Amino acid sequence: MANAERGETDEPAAMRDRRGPEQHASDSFATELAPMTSLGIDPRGGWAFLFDIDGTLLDLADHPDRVVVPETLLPALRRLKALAGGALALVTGRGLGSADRLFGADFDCAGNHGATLRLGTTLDAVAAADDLLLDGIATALEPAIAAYPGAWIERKSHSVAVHWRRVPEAAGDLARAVRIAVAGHVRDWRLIQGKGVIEIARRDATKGTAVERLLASPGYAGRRPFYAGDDVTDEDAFQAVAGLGGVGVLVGPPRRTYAQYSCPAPEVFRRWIEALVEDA
Ligand SMILES: O=P(O)(O)OC[C@H]1O[C@H](O[C@H]2O[C@H](CO)[C@@H](O)[C@H](O)[C@H]2O)[C@H](O)[C@@H](O)[C@@H]1O
Repeated sequence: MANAERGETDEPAAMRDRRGPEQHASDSFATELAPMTSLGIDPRGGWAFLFDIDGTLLDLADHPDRVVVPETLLPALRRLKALAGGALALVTGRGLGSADRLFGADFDCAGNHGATLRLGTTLDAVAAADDLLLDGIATALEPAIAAYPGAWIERKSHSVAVHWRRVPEAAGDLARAVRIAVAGHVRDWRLIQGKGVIEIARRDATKGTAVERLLASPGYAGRRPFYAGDDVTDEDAFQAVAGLGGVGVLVGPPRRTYAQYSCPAPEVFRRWIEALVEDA
C-alpha cells in the first residue's frame, strides 16, 4: 500500500507499536499469500465468520457516511449467519451505532477496534470510555484540523479519528499533531495509522482481543474462526485467528501480513460470500 494512503509509513502500526520493527524477521509475517479461491469452506462446517467492514465488506468512500451497502450483501450475510448457526460477527473500527446504521442490528458486532461488543441484544461495554481525555484531545487537535480544509475529526465513544482522506498532503502534519496531543497518555492509548485516517485508541482493546472474546462467547466457542480484513488493525485479528487455528484473508493489495490468504478487493470478497451461500 502506498505511503500516501497510510500516512508516514506502510508498516502495520499495530505491530510496530507493540513489537518494534527489528523483531519482524523472526515472526510469522507472510508475503506470499494463497489465493482465497483455493480455500474450501463449508459454511455449515463449524466456522465462525468474522468480517471487517470498511475496505473488506464495503468499498471505501471519501466519508464514512457515504459508503454503499450493495443490496445483495445483507441477504447473503443473513443467509451465511443462518448456515453458520448464528456465528457471524462484524469486527470494526466503527462505533456500534455506525455499524448498525449500515447493517441493522442483526449481527453481533465488536466496535471501536475491540473496545465495545454487542452479542445479540446484549451490550457488553468491554472497555471504559474516557470522555474527558478524548474530548480534550479532540479540542487540542482543532487548530491542526482547521489548517487543512477537508480534514475532520470523528469522535467515537472510545477513540478519536482524524480523517485526512480528502487532503492526503495533510497526513504528515496531522500525524505529528496527533502524536503531540496524545503524548503523556501513551501508556494507555495507542496511535493507529489506518487508511486515510489516524486514530487514538485504547491499548487494552484491539481487534485481536475482540476475536478472542468472541471465540470464548456462547455460539462461537469451539468454532474455527474465519476472519477477513484489510487494514492495519486487522493484523491483530489475523494474529489472534492464527493462534486459534483459524483462517485469515487479507482483502486488497498484498503486503506483509499475518493473514494466510488474499482476496484482491471488497467486490470480489462480496461475490465470494454470495457464491458460498448459493452453493450451500
Ligand atoms: O475496521 P473498519 O471497519 O475497517 O473501520 C475502520 C474505520 O472505518 C471508517 O473509516 C474508513 O472508511 C471510510 C469510509 O470508506 C473512509 O472515508 C476513511 O478514510 C477510512 O479510514 C470509520 O470512519 C473509522 O471510524 C473506522 O475506524
